[in-house]
Amino acid sequence: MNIARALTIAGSDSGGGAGIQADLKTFQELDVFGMSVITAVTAQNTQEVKSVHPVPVEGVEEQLQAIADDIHVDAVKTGMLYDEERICVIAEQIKKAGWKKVVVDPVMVATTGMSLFQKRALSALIEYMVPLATILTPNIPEAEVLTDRKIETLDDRKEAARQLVDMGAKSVIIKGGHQAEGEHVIDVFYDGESYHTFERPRVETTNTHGTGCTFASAIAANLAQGKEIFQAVEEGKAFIHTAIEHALDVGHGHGPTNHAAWRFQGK
Ligand SMILES: Nc1ncnc2c1ncn2[C@@H]1O[C@H](COP(=O)(O)OP(=O)(O)OP(=O)(O)O)[C@@H](O)[C@H]1O
Ligand SMILES: Cc1ncc(COP(=O)(O)O)c(N)n1
Repeated sequence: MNIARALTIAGSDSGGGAGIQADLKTFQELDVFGMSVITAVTAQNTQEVKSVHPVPVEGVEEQLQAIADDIHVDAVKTGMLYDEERICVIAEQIKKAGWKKVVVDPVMVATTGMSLFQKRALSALIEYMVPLATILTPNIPEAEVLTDRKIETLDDRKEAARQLVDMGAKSVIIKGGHQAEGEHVIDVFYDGESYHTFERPRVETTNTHGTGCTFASAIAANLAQGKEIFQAVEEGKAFIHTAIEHALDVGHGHGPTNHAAWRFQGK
């Protein structure tokens, strides 16, 4: 049996809600064969990130090479890349292997507050990863850091999206989970030609651990299956919204989204 294949390059979340664990669960739910390259191991739960242990750069390189040597990759999703050294090795391998469909989720800070990204790696992220992005998926604070501008209004978000496309991303979605107020969450998509806003009622929940990872992975899974970027985002948005609507009371802090909710929808 043939199956679409997606690769996540990200950090491990021992709590199971974000990072590699969220990505592989999402791939599986969307009938895509999932592979992983682990950049860092975090000791993490729904309340805090206790520690971060980066995987040695050679280890990251060897994981990438092992996959490239043997397995065709239809789409890649990147998450926590941690630092400049790892970013360079990863960007190089993506180019060398000719992996063309790349979802870049520029993970910087965990929902629970700890930094997952070394600030001095910002220029490497901009120089090496942004131009590889079929789609870049920052939340509002990440888009502010990447564009070095304050984002308050919807127009600010559109301007930032345009700036990120000018910086080399083929398309961008600036996610609205962190917007200050409003009954609706609004994500702004821009592909260099036109804007589209994805608007949904805000789900009243604190169980939002891993929303960004799950959304980006759903987009990657859809791209792996051959869908065009807009359809991949539209269906990814439906997947993450359902997962948040049915988010799980696991742990004592920010619980995870429900990756399986999509499967049970309407049943
Ligand atoms: N309370 C909510 N209700 C409905 N949708 C939400 C809610 N919070 C986040 N989302 C949606 O979830 C997706 C991820 O957005 P968010 O801004 O939370 O990303 P993120 O900050 O990168 O996520 P993470 O929590 O993994 O860091 C977006 O499509 C956003 O609109
Ligand atoms: C390994 C890893 N990758 C990404 C996130 C971001 O997810 P969130 O912002 O929901 O904590 C995380 N917490 N851990």
